[in-house]
Amino acid sequence: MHETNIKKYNATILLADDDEDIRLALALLLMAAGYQTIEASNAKEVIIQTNRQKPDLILLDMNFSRDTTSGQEGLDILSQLKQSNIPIILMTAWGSIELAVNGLKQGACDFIEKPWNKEKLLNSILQQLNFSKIKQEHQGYRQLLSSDQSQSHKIWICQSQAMKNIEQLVTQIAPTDANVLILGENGTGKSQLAERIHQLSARQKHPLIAVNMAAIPDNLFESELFGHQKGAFTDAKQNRIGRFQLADQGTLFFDEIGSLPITLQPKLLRVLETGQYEVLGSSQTQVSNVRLISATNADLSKQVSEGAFRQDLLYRLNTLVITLPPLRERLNDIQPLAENFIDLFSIKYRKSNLKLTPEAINKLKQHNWPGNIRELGHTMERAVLLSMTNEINQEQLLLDSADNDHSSIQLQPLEQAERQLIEKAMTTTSGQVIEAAKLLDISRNALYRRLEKFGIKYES
Ligand SMILES: Nc1ncnc2c1ncn2[C@@H]1O[C@H](COP(=O)(O)OP(=O)(O)OP(=O)(O)O)[C@@H](O)[C@H]1O
Repeated sequence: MHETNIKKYNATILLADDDEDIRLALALLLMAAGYQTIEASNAKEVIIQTNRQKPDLILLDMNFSRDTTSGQEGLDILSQLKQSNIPIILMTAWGSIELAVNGLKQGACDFIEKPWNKEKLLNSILQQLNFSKIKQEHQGYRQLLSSDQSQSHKIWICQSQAMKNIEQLVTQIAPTDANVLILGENGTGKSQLAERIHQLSARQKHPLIAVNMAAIPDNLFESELFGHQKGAFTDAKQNRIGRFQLADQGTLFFDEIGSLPITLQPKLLRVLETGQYEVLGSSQTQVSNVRLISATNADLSKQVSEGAFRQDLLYRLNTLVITLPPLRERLNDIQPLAENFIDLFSIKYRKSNLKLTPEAINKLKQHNWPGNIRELGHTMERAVLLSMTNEINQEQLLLDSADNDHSSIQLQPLEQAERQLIEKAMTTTSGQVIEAAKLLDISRNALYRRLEKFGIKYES
C-alpha cells in the first residue's frame, strides 16, 4: 500500500548532507521507493540546487561539517529556504529535542534522527509530500478566489473618523504576530478586516485560512482544526490535513469564536500557549506557526461569566482588540460604500454611469442599518436592479416599508419573533441556509449560530 502511494508522486528529493556515504544510502532507498534524487554536499550547493531544480522535498542534515554539533548550519539554511515553500525534513545524528523544536519553529516540517528507520523516513516523506500537495491546491484556490475578489469589491473604505482611527491601529499592528480579536455587529466587516490584517502582514504570501466555528459540528472540531490520520475514528477513511497545518506560516481566522465548545477550548488554549498539537490518531507532536485572528459579535465576557468561555483562552485571543463600529455610527462611510456597491453590481447587471440622487444619499444616512454593510450591499443590489435611468432615487432603495410600517407587526418577545422569522425563511427556501440568510439579510454564519441556538434542524 505504501509503495503504490509513493509512486503516485514523481517527486524529486534533494539530499543535503556532507557525507557521501549517507547521500548514497539515502539515494538507493529513495530510488527504490520510486523517487528521483539530487544531491548537495554543502550549504551553498543546497541553495543553488534548490533554486535551479526546484525539488519537491529536501532532506537536510543539520550539521554539515563533521566537527560541529550545534545544528546552526542547518538552521541558517532553513531560514534562507523559508520562502521557497518546499517541505524540509531535518536529519541529524546528534539530535536533541531542543534542536528539533528550533528547526521546526524555523519552518522545517519534520525531524528524523540518524541512523534512520526506513519505514519511518518513507512515511514522513510521503506525509509531507501529501501535505505540500494539499497546501498548493489550497493556495491555488485561494489565489483564484482573491484575484476574483480583488476585481470585485475587496476595496477597503474608511472615510469616517472611527474607521480612520481603526485603519491607523491596523497598519501599526498588522506586521506584528500578535493575536487579534475583532468585535462588531453582524455585517460590520470583521471578515474583511481579518483579510486586510493578513494582507498587510509579513505572512501575506502564505495562506489565510478562515474557519467558521459556528458551522462545524461539535464532533468534528478537533479533526477540522488539527487534522486526523486514517482510522483515527470510525469515519476517518482518509488522512485529513487540519487548519493549523494548512495555515502554516500564514494566518488562521476563527470566525464566530464564541461558538467553540467549552470541551475543546483547552485544546486550542494548549496550541496558543505552547505552539504544540497532535494530529488525531498520531502521537507525534506538531509545531504550529500561525497568527491567529478571531472574531465574534457575541459578548465573550458574558460567556466567561456564564462559564461558557474560558477566561484564560480569552486572554490568549485578545492580545489586541479591534471593535468595528456599526454602520449607523460611520455616517461618512455610507456614501462611498454605497457607491462601491453600485460599481460592483453595475458590472453584474450590465448597467453603467449609475448615480445616487441627493435625496437617496440622505435616505441612506438616515437609515438605522441593523444588518450594517451587508444590508447596505443588499439594498444597493436591489436598487441597481430596479434602476430604469442613470439615477438611483430614494424610492428604489425600498427602505421605507421596512422602516415605518408597523401596523401588521404583533408585539411578542423578541426571541420568539426572531425564531419565527428564521423558521419562516427556512421553510420559504426549503431549508437552504444561504438563501435563507439572504432573505433575512444576515450572514450565513449569523444564521448558523441562530439555527444552533434555537435548535432548528438544517442540512450541513
Ligand atoms: N471597510 C469596508 N469597505 C468596503 N466593503 C466592506 C468594508 N467592510 C466590509 N465590507 C463589505 O461588507 C460585507 C460584510 O462584510 P464581512 O462579511 O466582512 O462582515 P462580518 O462582520 O464578518 O459579518 P458577519 O458577522 O455577519 O459574519 C462584505 O460584502 C464586505 O466586503
